[in-house]
Amino acid sequence: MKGIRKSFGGLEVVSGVDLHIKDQEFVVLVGPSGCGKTTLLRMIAGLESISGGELLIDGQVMNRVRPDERGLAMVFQSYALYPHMTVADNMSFALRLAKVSKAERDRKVNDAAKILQLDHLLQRRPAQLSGGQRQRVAIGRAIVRDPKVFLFDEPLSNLDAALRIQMRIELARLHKQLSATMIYVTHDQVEAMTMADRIVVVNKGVIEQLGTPMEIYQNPSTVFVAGFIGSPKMNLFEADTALENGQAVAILDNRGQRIPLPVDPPRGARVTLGIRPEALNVDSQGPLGGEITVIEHLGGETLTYIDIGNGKLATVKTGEASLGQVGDTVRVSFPPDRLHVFGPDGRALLNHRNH
Ligand SMILES: Nc1ncnc2c1ncn2[C@@H]1O[C@H](COP(=O)(O)OP(=O)(O)OP(=O)(O)O)[C@@H](O)[C@H]1O
Repeated sequence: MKGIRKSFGGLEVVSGVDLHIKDQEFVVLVGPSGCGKTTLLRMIAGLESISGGELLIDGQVMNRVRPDERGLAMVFQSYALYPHMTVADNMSFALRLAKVSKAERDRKVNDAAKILQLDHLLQRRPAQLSGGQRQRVAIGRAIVRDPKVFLFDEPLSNLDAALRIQMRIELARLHKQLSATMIYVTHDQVEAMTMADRIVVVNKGVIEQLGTPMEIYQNPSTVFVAGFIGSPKMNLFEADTALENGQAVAILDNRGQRIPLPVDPPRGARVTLGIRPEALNVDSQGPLGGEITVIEHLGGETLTYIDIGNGKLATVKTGEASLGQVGDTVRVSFPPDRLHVFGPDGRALLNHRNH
């Protein structure tokens, strides 16, 4: 995609997207509702016209090529299966339209059914299938067409939590097995983290950050990405800054606690500090402290919420054991390299001392 834009009437919803997706890559477009990710996918598919810029597949400009001539297959959130047809007929329908011989159709449907473990369901109709099985039929319909690229539009959002996890694993396995290029749209950052080779974080019609899941998790380039990727959410605290004895410090709003900064922000700048919940540890000398207000036991992990002043909560994530009891006062600290500092424009400030 080169400078891809999309306007509906006077409203621009995609504002200049540059993105190179490699052959056999699994790329996940993730972002909040209304950010433009579905519109981007639909422009790739040819279901939506492109207002500006160029879309190329294998070096060929595709802007005006018909959807069925782009060599893509799309799997929708709604599955879009034909209710009156059997699973086998649903899967072979596009091949029949393309005048593929019956023998070839049967071979492709059987191969796909084997991969998706649908062999024993080929004669059923969609109404006789579970949600997960229907989703697998929708994927099977894409597989039989041997597309250059698979496009997925929130394919798991109608499934219950357990089935979503199972399908996530199956899709990752399918990606390896088919060595296919896949572009996957979701608002669920866990799906993005677990399945993607690279994540594209979209916000307000532009790419906010692009990288491997761990790159994005460890080095979010903006406050938006920091808050969006990661569960539980990264702790974000606004603070004033000052120079004290030659050391830049952040002064938290609530109790004037001081936190030494690894970067020198512009003089007098207000910054946002970011610390992941798992980076906080109990430390009687720690810079953050207050009363424990809520403890959530999730089994293997525990979330402790500490009121650090003015009702601002710090979330701490630990293993099975909690930090204390509700009502206890605790202090916490964090390794200096786990502190993220974002400037007034929301962009990460670089660590000048290390560069
Ligand atoms: N046909 C249309 N006409 C006018 N505006 C549209 C149209 N389709 C989408 N939009 C607007 O474009 C913006 C982006 O929509 P899009 O569906 O791409 O968002 P999204 O990130 O996929 O959100 P969601 O996760 O809710 O589907 C939204 O503000 C939406 O209201």
